[in-house]
Amino acid sequence: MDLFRMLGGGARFDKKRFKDDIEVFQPKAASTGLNADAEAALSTELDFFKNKKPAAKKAPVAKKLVKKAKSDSESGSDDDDEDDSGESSGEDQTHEGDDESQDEDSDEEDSEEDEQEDEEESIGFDSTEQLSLFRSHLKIKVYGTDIPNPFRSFNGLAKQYKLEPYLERNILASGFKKPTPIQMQAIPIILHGRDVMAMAPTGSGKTMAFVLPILHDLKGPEKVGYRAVIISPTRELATQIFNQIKKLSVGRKFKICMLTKATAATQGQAPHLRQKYDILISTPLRLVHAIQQEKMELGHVRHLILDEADKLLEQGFLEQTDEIFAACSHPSLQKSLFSATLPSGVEALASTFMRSPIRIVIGSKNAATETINQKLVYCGSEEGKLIAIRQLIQGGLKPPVLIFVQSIERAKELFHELIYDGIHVDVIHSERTKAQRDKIVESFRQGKVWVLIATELMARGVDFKGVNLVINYDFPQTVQSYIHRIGRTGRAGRSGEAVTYFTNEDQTYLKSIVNVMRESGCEVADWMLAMKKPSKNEKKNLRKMPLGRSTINTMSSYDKKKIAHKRDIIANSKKRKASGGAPAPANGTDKRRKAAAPAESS
Ligand SMILES: Nc1ncnc2c1ncn2[C@@H]1O[C@H](COP(=O)(O)OP(=O)(O)OP(=O)(O)O)[C@@H](O)[C@H]1O
Repeated sequence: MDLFRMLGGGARFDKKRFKDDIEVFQPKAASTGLNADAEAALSTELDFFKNKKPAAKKAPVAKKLVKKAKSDSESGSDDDDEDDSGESSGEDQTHEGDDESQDEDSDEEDSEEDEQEDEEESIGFDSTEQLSLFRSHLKIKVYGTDIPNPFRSFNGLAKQYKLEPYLERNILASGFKKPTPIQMQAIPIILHGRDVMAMAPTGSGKTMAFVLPILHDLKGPEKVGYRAVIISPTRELATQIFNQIKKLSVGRKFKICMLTKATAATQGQAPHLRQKYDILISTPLRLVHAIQQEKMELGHVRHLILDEADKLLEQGFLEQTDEIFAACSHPSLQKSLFSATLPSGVEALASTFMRSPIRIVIGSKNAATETINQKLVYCGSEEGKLIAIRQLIQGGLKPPVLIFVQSIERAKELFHELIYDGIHVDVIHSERTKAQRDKIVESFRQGKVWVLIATELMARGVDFKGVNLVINYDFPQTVQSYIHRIGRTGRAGRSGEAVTYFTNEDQTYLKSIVNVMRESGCEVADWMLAMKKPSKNEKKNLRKMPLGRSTINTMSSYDKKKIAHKRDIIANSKKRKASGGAPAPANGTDKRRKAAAPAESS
């Protein structure tokens, strides 16, 4: 079974099946950390997916919080931690202080419905002021010249751009009622043939923001060769995008190629015998190999999309990305970059190869999704982290839960610790086979696995819908990693929680995360805000190499020796039996044997 088809289905906890277990682990109280008013206010404010059921009339205090949340966030800096230098903006369309309309909205539930229906039908804006207010209300910031207007509803989009009817049908079938802000703004820009650099929170629907306009623009299958290429940093993400394109293109016989070893081999034939595809999805390395072996002809490509663009423009991927750009030689090649994080250095680099691009920022730049309640927990030392996680489990966990650690080794260690704690836990990392990974993810989705320990492999793009809690057991190496990791919860307008453990050693880097939390509207203690920022060098070093940490292990050396001794006795006795009763020669394996942790289950 395909791992990311399963992921696409989201993770749902099987409450019926595990109802007895739930009682043990049911949280004592809802633990978002925000008070109820604040939570209601914030989630309504950010509920652009309209998943939230209409609430009873808001208490005045909630209204105030809505205003405060808005003004806090709008007055906040647009820059990330690494972005103090400021940024050049051709044309900032954002206006502040348009809260009046929102207050009126919350008064009359019925009139809100009517307004929405009217809005669904309407195309365009009566005035630039109305347009600015619209963007400001949805926290859409745009920079550049001749920027196409956003659309307000899928209906409006269909009318204005004469959307292919099959696309309308597929949007409807997907159950998407309203476009998200990034979709509202990015789709028209791509449809107008402009280059775009788009930054929008995790789980805010960026994939459809580039898939929909490409499909519309390609119109139908043609036998000329690749016309759109989408690059993603991991095979897993590429597969997820492939599945989303398949879903959205039902009714048109587009030839879509997910570049794998097998599909690359079929492209090895003489050019005139090769299967002609319309859309190609690939990881950089695989595509570069195919280009170098002359299996790929990318001269007809009109759309080149980099998903998780900042990752693809980082050292390690940059050379490959560059080679792909060079191979896409069509003079009207249109380039689109998408990510939840685009550090200013990456943006500067990107603008050197883009043609008068339009920049979109949804919310604050390099901030986390606002529906995630973020917490920092001081644990002192590595032992303290283990104690903290055990307390969290005993205090009540609401599965599914994702735990991130910094290495494969540590993922295995933590797994060996938690497996005895009576929770359904598993571990996923790149050393596990594809079949094992498929099985684990399927179990996570079905609620058989409550807690999944993961490495950075699962940090970007993966669309688990129902994850309630993300725990950064190991402090992330970069702000970007933090934003993407915690972005596995709180997707598509849902609320979620993220807890980050830190020790004395991590404190140097704390301020970067504190800034993200503040930018995303979370409460942060004053002493944290007053902390020193890590220096450029410190950040650079951490990015290159994670902090050295002691082994995750609570077993005393006495217990370890006792278990090792027992094993030796058993092993010797087996050998004795096998050799017909003669005493087994003494062996020295006990010295070589690692701590007596059980072997990792598959
Ligand atoms: N208009 C919409 N209404 C409701 N749900 C939507 C809409 N558009 C996309 N979604 C859903 O939202 C979820 C998140 O979308 P997607 O994976 O594209 O997010 P993303 O912004 O790319 O996140 P990340 O930065 O983590 O990669 C998906 O399950 C998708 O089906």
